[in-house]
Amino acid sequence: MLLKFTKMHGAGNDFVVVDLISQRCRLRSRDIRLLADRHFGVGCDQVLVVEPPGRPEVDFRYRIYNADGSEAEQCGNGARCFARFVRDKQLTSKRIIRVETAGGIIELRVRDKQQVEVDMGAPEFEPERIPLRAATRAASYTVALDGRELELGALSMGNPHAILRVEDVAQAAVDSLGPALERHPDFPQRVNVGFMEVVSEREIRLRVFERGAGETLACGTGACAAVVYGISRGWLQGVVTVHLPGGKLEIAWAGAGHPVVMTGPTAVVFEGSIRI
Ligand SMILES: N[C@H](CCC[C@H](N)C(=O)O)C(=O)O
Repeated sequence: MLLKFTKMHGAGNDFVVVDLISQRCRLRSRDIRLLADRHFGVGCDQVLVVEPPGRPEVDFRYRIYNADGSEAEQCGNGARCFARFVRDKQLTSKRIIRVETAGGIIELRVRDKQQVEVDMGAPEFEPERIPLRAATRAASYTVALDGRELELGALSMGNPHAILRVEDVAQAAVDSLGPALERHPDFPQRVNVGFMEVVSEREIRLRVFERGAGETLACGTGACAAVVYGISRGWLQGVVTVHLPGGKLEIAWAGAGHPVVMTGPTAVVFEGSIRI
């Protein structure tokens, strides 16, 4: 069949967005990998699928697939693009949109045509909720890798994140440590790996090696996880500007039990269709 899609990005984290409300189609893992393939397909970090609501308290269901075909529980940059997509396609005229994902319900607030604010829900810290193989919850964990011990933060934003503090993101060993930690046995469902440089109490630089996609130009849940870890360690406070290679995000967190609120850009690149 010929599948219509919209190519979008949020701070350079790019997506193929597919409306499966107006198009009746079942996407198999190999279709996802084709859509995401930058040579044989369209090319993206994640494929976002718009589905009808499965419960009365939400407006849509939103499924997220990494380029390797694996399904993820949450995607922050994708959530903002999702909000813009469903309004652009007249699937809703709401400016406050509630969406069910595999990681829980999130609320999208369309600020103006480009900027969207997302209530990402509260972070989870219990090891079994991340998941992380650790005896008890801790402010940071030590993970053994290639004969070294690495200190890192670990938490869930619906999806799992590990965060390492580094002196300079430009010098960070993202290409080697990223894949090694992504698949480290301490993270039974793999993990997204953030490398955070603290610029000031309200500003960080961040690079993220994403589970199932590799290093991306931005990671919304990764930005949330890094700020939560930085605030928890006393390095950051309040609303934090996160500078990523593809752009910047504003992340706010008022502490334990409170939701993380992310604000950032959205962009439509092109519309297309592909035979699958
Ligand atoms: N790779 C992530 C999903 C995409 C998250 C990221 N693109 C974001 O903006 O949050 C995972 O497997 O949990």
